[in-house]
Amino acid sequence: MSYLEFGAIPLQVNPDLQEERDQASFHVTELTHIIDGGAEKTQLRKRLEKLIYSDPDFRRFPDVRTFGTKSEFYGASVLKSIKLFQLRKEHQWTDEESDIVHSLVDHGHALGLHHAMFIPALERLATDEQKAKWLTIAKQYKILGTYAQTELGHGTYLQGLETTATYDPGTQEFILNTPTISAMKWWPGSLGKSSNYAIVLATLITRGKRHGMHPFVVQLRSLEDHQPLPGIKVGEIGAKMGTLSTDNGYLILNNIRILRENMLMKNAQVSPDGTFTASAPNQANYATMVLLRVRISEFAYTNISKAVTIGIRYSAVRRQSKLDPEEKEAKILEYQTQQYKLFPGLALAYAILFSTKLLKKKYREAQTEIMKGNLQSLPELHCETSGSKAFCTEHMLKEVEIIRQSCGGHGYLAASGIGMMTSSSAPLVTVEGENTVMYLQVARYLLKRFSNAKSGEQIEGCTSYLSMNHAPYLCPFLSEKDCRNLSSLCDVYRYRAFIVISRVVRTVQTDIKDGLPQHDAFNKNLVHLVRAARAHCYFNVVKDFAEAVKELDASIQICTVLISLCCFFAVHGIVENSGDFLQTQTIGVEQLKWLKNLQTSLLAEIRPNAVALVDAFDYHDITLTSALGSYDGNAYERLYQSTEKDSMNSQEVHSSYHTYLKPFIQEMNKAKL
Ligand SMILES: Cc1cc2nc3c(=O)[nH]c(=O)nc-3n(C[C@H](O)[C@H](O)[C@H](O)COP(=O)(O)OP(=O)(O)OC[C@H]3O[C@@H](n4cnc5c(N)ncnc54)[C@H](O)[C@@H]3O)c2cc1C
Repeated sequence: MSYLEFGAIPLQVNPDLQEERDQASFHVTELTHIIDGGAEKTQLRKRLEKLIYSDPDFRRFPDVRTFGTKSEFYGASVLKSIKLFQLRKEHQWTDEESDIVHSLVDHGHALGLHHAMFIPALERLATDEQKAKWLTIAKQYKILGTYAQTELGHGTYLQGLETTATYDPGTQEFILNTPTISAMKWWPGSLGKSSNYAIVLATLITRGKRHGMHPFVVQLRSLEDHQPLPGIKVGEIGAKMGTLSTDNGYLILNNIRILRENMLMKNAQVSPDGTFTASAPNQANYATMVLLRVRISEFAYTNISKAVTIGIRYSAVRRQSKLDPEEKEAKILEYQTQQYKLFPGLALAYAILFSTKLLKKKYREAQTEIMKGNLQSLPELHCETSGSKAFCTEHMLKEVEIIRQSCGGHGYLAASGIGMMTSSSAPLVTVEGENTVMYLQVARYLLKRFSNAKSGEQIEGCTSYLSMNHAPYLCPFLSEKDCRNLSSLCDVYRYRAFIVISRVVRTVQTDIKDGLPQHDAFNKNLVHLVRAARAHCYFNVVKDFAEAVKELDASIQICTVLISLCCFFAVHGIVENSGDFLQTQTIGVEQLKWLKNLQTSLLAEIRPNAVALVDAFDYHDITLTSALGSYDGNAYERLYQSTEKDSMNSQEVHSSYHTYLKPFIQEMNKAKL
């Protein structure tokens, strides 16, 4: 074969990958339907996929991301956002259809915050009158907005935000101001170059009194020529590790005036004379952040499922070294250590999938009540979404990086798609609530519920186990076989969480009794509090996964493989955190030995279905954007072909040769030896 033919991509699937597909014990399509939520949802997704990818621009975007400059990628992202807006309008997409399309083409799009934050915030924080004014034009894309909360000086501590909105009853206007450098808005997506409006979060001051943080609609740029309006300085914050499609921005407001009606007044109002009234607790303003945390848990699923699709397909076609000296080189997927790198991510993807499906259902139910003004469910929802966001993104990021390493050197190439997955996954542990802070909020809720339970209250919801009358604990694993029982595995996780939480409660209480102020007692135990929150979240995800699998209305073959995967997820979690399980005496040394044996047996059990399990995620090759993980498994040809797209190869001799290398080489050749 001549070198000119190397780049030709074979028409057939790589036989090594086909072999994997032929040995699957279940029908992939059946599992895809379960993942999508039914056969009709799969059809809908496929229909939308066909529509989107029939457009050459949508087929081209992934390459611009991989090989273009930041500016080219941003430009393409703006075009992509506009095309999505136009298609939505033309096809009258429902929110669900729109969400599906966004998840398909989620290589970032510049105006993402308009949909992700600006519109949802108007829906949740505006009065009916304000919705008629702002929401209607926002949905028609007559204005393009973002959500500006974080400041240079404060992201986590919202009470620390320094931007002020001072009411002037004389003109019935608010004066918005950035009083210090640390008060400038810093980070909001779509702020730097794209948006002409923003919902700005600022401390409300009226009649000389501060009333906490409230949302204000502020026009940033002219609708004629996109120039910033007088008194507004706005720009891009600079190069980042990833997420290049989004223009994260800064914003300085120099005593700009906006109408009184521009304060979003669903939950709190300022009357023309400056009187402040609150019709709902200030937490109601956080409703949009709760929604985003659910979405971020879903992104965690998308990222880990894409990463593991790449990792497993590539491991089925990559051959390296010999297992049997008499045979040909082995697929790297044959190595137990490779399975140990990939299958935790595979199991995690399914765990997050089922857990977030349940979370979304709870969110929708709670949201209906919240919209009616009933905020009773908000603390529980806050705990569940914060915990889910922290758990899913923390574990996803860890596994994505392990999967990247599992692809060896090629995993480091942009064309592999996996390196970019790491950099786009990284901010998810920080945005919408930094994970440690999220875990600490869960811990605070746990402490409160623990003390409610102690005082005899019957606890409902995700912490109900805290009020269970725990009979003396007996480890349910009496033999290695028992370790496969999903109910027993859940019991072990539940009891571990209960013990870790009760111990940290006792320690905090003792410290307070010994004279430490409450905040010091807390700070002294922060690490243990995070550990308690993690144990609680782990239990919940294991429980959600196990319950979803048990209730599944599916063929015996699908149930069998998902039970193995769920069992592996739970067993792997115990082995990885064995110190905690041993210390809480939820398992003993003998049980740990059985669990470790079971863990490796499960690797072998999952192995024949590994490719089918990732095929079931059913990612289109353009969505996946990976030379290593494409459906046909022709990884080497696709890698070689990708070199053509690199601008360095657009000229045979680079201009730097003429500028630097040529004179240098000539100089060297002239020099006497
Ligand atoms: C890619 C990206 C996109 C973003 N998009 C937006 C956007 O669209 N709109 C927007 O408003 N913001 C946005 N942000 C900002 C983001 O919301 C904040 O970065 C995030 O809330 C964390 O806040 P911080 O950066 O102030 O971190 P910090 O709070 O400074 O955290 C730094 C460290 O301090 C620790 N820490 C802080 N407080 C506590 C505490 N109470 N107890 C214990 N430890 C603590 C944290 O655990 C962390 O380790 C974005 C950020 C990124 C990276």
